[in-house]
Amino acid sequence: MLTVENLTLRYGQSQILHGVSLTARPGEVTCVMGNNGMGKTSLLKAIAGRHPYVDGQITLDGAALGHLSASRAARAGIAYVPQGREIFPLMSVAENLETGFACLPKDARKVREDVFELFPVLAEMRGRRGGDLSGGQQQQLAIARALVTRPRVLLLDEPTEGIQPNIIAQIGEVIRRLRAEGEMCIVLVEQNFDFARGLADRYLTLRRGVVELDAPAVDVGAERLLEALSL
Ligand SMILES: Nc1ncnc2c1ncn2[C@@H]1O[C@H](COP(=O)(O)OP(=O)(O)OP(=O)(O)O)[C@@H](O)[C@H]1O
Repeated sequence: MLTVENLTLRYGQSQILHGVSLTARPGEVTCVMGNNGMGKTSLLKAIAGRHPYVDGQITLDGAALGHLSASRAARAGIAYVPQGREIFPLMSVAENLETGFACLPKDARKVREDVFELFPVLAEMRGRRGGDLSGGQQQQLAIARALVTRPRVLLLDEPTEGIQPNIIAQIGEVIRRLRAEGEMCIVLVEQNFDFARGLADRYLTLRRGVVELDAPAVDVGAERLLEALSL
């Protein structure tokens, strides 16, 4: 289980997160929602070791992680799929996937076939350049790259942004399959209301860096969620 307690984060003088706490359990999708600029990406970056936090604690399966660098967070089992995908356009699909396991020891560096089972299109396009893929395929590549280490925590930042509906459906199916395996804590930042509602086991909403709502999805109707997301 991933827990974040009382996290405070700043960019220079601006305080962005004000004591944010979150719990993400294995086999569940914890959906982080909020309008633009409320601090969702900053929260994921802090968990992934991409931006330092000032105060608070991040714990994975009871062990405090401390202030980790991005590579140490990856080694600890935290995988991050950034908003905007950040795949390498001039590298092949296979090479892009290989960048995902740079944090692992040499003998563990192999892309397992189950990644291609989740994303058959990537198997077909293994030798193609990342930049030749459609936006939706690049998003699938970014998720697959995060999965090559078999992480314990998967952080997804707006995976449906700018993606066509049939690929959104495929990404939803992959998240459901990963959840059904019951081992991964999935934290999904999402502004696509229907996609989030179809997947969330738990909601955490942010308003200007403060938690507005933190509850199991079964206890949160659409109206309550919309109210928590209103400006
Ligand atoms: N590198 C940075 N330097 C300074 N301010 C930043 C930086 N990154 C983000 N911010 C500011 O921090 C606040 C929270 O941004 P963040 O990206 O975490 O929000 P978000 O909820 O993910 O928004 P969005 O949905 O637009 O991605 C915003 O006011 C943003 O302008």
